[in-house]
Amino acid sequence: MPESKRPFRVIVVGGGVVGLTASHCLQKAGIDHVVLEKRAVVAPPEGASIALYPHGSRILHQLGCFEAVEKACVPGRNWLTRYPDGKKFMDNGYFQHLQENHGSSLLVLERREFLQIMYDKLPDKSYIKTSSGVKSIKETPDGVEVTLVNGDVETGDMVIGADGVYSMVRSVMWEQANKASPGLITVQEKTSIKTQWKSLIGVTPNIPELGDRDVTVVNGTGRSLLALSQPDRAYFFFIFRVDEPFTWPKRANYTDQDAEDLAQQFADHPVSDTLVFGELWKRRTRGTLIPLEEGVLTHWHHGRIVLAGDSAHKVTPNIALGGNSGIESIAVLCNHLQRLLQDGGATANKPKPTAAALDAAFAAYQTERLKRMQDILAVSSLITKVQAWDTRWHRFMATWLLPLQADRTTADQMSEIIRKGPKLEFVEVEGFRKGRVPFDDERGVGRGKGLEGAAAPISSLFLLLRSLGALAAFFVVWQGTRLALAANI
Ligand SMILES: Cc1cc2nc3c(=O)[nH]c(=O)nc-3n(C[C@H](O)[C@H](O)[C@H](O)COP(=O)(O)OP(=O)(O)OC[C@H]3O[C@@H](n4cnc5c(N)ncnc54)[C@H](O)[C@@H]3O)c2cc1C
Repeated sequence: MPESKRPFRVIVVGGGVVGLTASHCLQKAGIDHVVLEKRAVVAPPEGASIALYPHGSRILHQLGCFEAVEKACVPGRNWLTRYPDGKKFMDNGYFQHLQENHGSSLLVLERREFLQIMYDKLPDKSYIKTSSGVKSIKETPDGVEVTLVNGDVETGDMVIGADGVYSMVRSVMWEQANKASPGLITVQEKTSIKTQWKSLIGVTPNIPELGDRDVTVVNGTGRSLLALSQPDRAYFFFIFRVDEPFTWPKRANYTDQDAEDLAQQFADHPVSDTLVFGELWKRRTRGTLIPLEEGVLTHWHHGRIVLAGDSAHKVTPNIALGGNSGIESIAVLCNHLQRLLQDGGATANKPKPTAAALDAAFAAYQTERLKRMQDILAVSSLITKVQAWDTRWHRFMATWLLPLQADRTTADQMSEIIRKGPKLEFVEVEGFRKGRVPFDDERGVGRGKGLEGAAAPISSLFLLLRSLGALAAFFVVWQGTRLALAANI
């Protein structure tokens, strides 16, 4: 097709969580695209679980995928927190409270199964090209040329980098940005993707001690262990501080032997009062050691390239917000693209948006997302540290402040994040569950806000103040009771 007659076309690099969600959104928006995935299959047998919160689920509902995701798992029940010796010290109704707040709770399913559902539910699968690793990207005066490892060339009008935390699209973008505006992408930004943690992750057949739908979090000094059970299997994440933190472009390539050695070293680490980690590891059907990177970039776009998902914002997995955030980001980006192209710009007959209009849409997307992702990074990072008793202060928070919170407080704090989640603005949302906490857009609150707002966000200071309040109330009641007893009232 001659260049001028080609409709506006998006090239998505990466067919993971964000790439597949991108195809759903772009198909709904009627925008031509191709998703280029380097692997031979979209759902390889890798990773462990993915947990979806109601704000991610709401977008999946808009895309027609929520029902299948919900069917693939059973709702969670207990959230148990244990000391390093396996003794339980907290048990809260997190799942139940989330359910009450939002009408749906946290859904835990195998990551591979989630990716397969996202693929199976695509209205048109011909947009997805597997075995299509991208080698290079060139911006031309009126578009982009993307060259694959196999020599094929894809042309389009823009590139979405949905190629994960070690994104090659981002490297190309940085190079082009610094060429066009020397000094724009600084060393500080490039090295803001840090690795401070690593994790043994895996899947085992169900182990009765872990329940059939529960989350177990074992605290430790410099480590934490998370196990998520379902009736037929359990997923585990044994998270450790790395000896020497490092930043991009260094990348840890752990071997099977590294995983085995670490697992053996901590084989006797309790998971409950009757189970040790070695028993999980021995029964695993899959297990590996991976680095856990974290960081949020300050530049998410340049020229005709824009980033979404782990390529722009990466968080630790302790509160399961990484994938949910990627789904949010791609939904917001597609909202801006749909708005830009709605007057016929997506068709071959109308003039395409100018580079400046595209740049403005990308900038609006970044503005809408940046603060929220910085806040989510801070919360994820804090919880990772609290669960691993990273310092005495984190240990105090884990063992004194959090247990003093009311049973539903943790869920209510998470609801502060959930209610600010975006939706696709050009797709019907009717029929999604509702709970006692409406989404901000249902209350007419504007887009682009961070976690600050009417209710309290999660932070060290907030936890301290709330817990000091609880201590003060306890002291007043205790003194009152003592005085009343003394006075024989
Ligand atoms: C242990 C662990 C547990 C997690 N648990 C949760 C959870 O419970 N809930 C949650 O919300 N999030 C969770 N996350 C985070 C979540 O998995 C990620 O945030 C999410 O997968 C990011 O999606 P993405 O599409 O941006 O990147 P990825 O899923 O990494 O996908 C990138 C894709 O790009 C492809 N690719 C890379 N380079 C190229 C190239 N040059 N050409 C073509 N294709 C390329 C890759 O093959 C891959 O398929 C977890 C993460 C980890 C590590």
